[in-house]
Amino acid sequence: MSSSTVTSVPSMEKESLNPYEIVQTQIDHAGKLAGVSKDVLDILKKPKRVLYVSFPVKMDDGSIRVFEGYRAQHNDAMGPTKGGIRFHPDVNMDEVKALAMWMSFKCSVVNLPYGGGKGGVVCDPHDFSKAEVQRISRGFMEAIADIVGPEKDIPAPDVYTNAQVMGWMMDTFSRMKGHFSPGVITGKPLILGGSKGRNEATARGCVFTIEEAMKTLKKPMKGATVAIQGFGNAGRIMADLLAAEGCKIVAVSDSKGAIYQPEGLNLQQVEHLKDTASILEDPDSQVLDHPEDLLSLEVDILVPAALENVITRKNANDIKAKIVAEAANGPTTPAADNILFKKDILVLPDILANAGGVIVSYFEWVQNLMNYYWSEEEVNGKLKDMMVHSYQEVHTMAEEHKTDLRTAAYMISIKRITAAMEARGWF
Ligand SMILES: NC(=O)C1=CN([C@@H]2O[C@H](COP(=O)(O)OP(=O)(O)OC[C@H]3O[C@@H](n4cnc5c(N)ncnc54)[C@H](O)[C@@H]3O)[C@@H](O)[C@H]2O)C=CC1
Ligand SMILES: O=C(O)CCC(=O)C(=O)O
Repeated sequence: MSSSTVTSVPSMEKESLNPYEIVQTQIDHAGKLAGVSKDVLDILKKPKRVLYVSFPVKMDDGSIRVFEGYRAQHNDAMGPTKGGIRFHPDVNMDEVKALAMWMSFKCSVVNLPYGGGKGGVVCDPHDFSKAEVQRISRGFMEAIADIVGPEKDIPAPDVYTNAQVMGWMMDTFSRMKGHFSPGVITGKPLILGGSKGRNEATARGCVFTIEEAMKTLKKPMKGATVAIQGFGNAGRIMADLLAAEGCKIVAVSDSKGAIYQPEGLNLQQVEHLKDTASILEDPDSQVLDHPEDLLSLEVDILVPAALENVITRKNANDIKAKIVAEAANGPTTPAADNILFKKDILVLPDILANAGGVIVSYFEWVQNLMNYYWSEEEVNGKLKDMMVHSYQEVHTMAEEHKTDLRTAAYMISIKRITAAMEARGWF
């Protein structure tokens, strides 16, 4: 993966921050290297279906508010579509389309029998009571119920949704169908057919890829310094798991700001503050004046674990980490990818690095269909096997083509989806 022969994703002339355009650039670049024809790439560059919905929700004060949302299904050549549901004020159709497309390539690169889907509701759940969030969750599921189902499209948690939201959605779908249907959604509470290990799976999978990458770079995990942007399901659990491996977590951030302690954060204290007040009140660390400065700290491992487009042409040159592990979807633009590749910074691409979540979602779905449940050891063991194997396949492809890991991951996944489409007679 030396940068001497540069075959990483080409930067667009004017940097686009539209995730839909970004994923199309990624497909073109890797598809061409993989020898896939333009006609076939054109199939992959558009989602098969996007459903726009609006639905009324009664608020606690008796007023009615209309919410808007989307469910995109990209490509179902390999199996039913799969991917999370996000509740966020910035949700929009192009973002949901891109997230669905990234899901297809993610499922394919780790060899799951799924295509990609993604959904979102334009809202900030922090603005609402628990009862209102429950009604929004049920309203959205009711609105998309026709196009989802255990054999069609299986949602899961994403930004600002969680197991409880999945539980409400599963209940709504089951009531509509007249029978208990746990396989319609994953990331559910354990009592409703959730899988052991799903809550930690995205973080755990990402840590497995970091361990493999550190072996590649011949660097020890013990003592490695880490900065994490985003302190939710992915970022917070990664902090714990990496600390358990002996890494030193020196900075974390959330939507309110970033904190830094070069000697290592007191994670227990920071987590307590996250749950009760704000991480910015941590007495033992410094609040960064500009939270985005977390990205350019002198650390071994940088983990973007929040939203898209945080490493761009503007700040890529400032990144000092040796490894960027993309727990988030789409944190790095193609222009930034190019810069990081030239700087010999190893980027563990989202479609590989954060695939642990959907892998254990797949295990959850399989357990739901069998109605037979596995131990946490079994789940984590199978997750590790799949993550390590996928990392090695991607790494080998990157070495063979002297390219970056993202391009290599896309090459593998595009070839697989193309083979499935061909076998089905789509072209
Ligand atoms: N939950 C899952 O299973 C998976 C999540 N992902 C991706 O991981 C990323 C994070 O998702 P989750 O952890 O599930 O969401 P979450 O809702 O649990 O946590 C999101 C975190 O990001 C923080 N955040 C929001 N805006 C921020 C900003 N501007 N700067 C810094 N932090 C900010 C929030 O405060 C929160 O701590 C997303 O890109 C998501 O698509 C990827 C694969 C699976
Ligand atoms: O668990 C899943 O099905 C999908 C999780 C997700 O949305 C993602 O990997 O981005």
